Amino acid sequence: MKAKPLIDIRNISYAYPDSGRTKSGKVGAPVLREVSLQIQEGEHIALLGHNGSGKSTLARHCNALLLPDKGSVLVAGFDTREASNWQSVRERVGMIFQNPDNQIIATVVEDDVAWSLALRGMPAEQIYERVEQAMAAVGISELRFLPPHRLSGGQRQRLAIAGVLALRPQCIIADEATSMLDPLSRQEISQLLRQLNQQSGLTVVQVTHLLEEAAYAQRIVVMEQGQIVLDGPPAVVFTDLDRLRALRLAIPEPVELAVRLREIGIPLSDEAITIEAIARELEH
Ligand SMILES: Nc1ncnc2c1ncn2[C@@H]1O[C@H](COP(=O)(O)OP(=O)(O)OP(=O)(O)O)[C@@H](O)[C@H]1O
Repeated sequence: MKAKPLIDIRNISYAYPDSGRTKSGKVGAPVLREVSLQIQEGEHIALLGHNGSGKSTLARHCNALLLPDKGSVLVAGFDTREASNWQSVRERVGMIFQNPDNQIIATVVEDDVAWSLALRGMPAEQIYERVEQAMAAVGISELRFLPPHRLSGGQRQRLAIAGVLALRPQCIIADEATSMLDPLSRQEISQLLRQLNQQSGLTVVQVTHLLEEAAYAQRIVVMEQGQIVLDGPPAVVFTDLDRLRALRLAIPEPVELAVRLREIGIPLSDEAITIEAIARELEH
């Protein structure tokens, strides 16, 4: 029997209160249209789609920042429509966003990781232990006494992740968390999220418009016009490149390379979608 999903999105529709109102006062087309998605504990999902497809709106439903007009979202069984469940939901699902500065509050790195715990009235000893662990997990322990504004963009995103990890969530949703970073920092943050998933079993939902980031996830979910149009493991999703192009997603260079190599007779499996995987297969 399949385990109960950590996040169970059941047939939700959503329109922003001020979106698409016509002169006659009618609300326009919903931004989410009857979306269902089950996220199992321990999964690493890449949520993809072109600009405006509804990724962020869906992500914000997963920790009750937005509530569905129709349908329901259950997080570990807690229905987000009940205000009394919001704390339980947000303890389980943490979010990081494009701009880490919007989540940084304190003037010193370690205080910033600690503040949400202090806010919950946690004993000092427990706060200390959690802050140490969270900073170590994201590799910022040596930056602990610095003011956050002295950190690079990538380091500030790590700090935002540490702040969420300190709350010990079951799931972290990274909403375009790498899009403001340079290519190297982008890779490092993606790698960190992967590591947290693989080593700590943290459920990770990575919202992105980059297929190259998604190639490393276990499951790719693609949205278009407020609906889920593709859902499967990367090796399967990448078999239909025409479909991905039609969804206005840029095909990653390693995937194009694998196509060319197959064309000249080098046998590569469908799993050869990252440079590492291609190199592994060529070695054997
Ligand atoms: N606060 C808001 N009020 C009204 N409309 C909104 C709001 N936020 C988003 N929208 C609209 O909802 C639609 C979906 O937006 P959403 O941000 O969920 O898409 P997305 O796939 O995450 O896009 P992007 O990659 O550009 O962030 C868009 O048409 C957008 O203009």
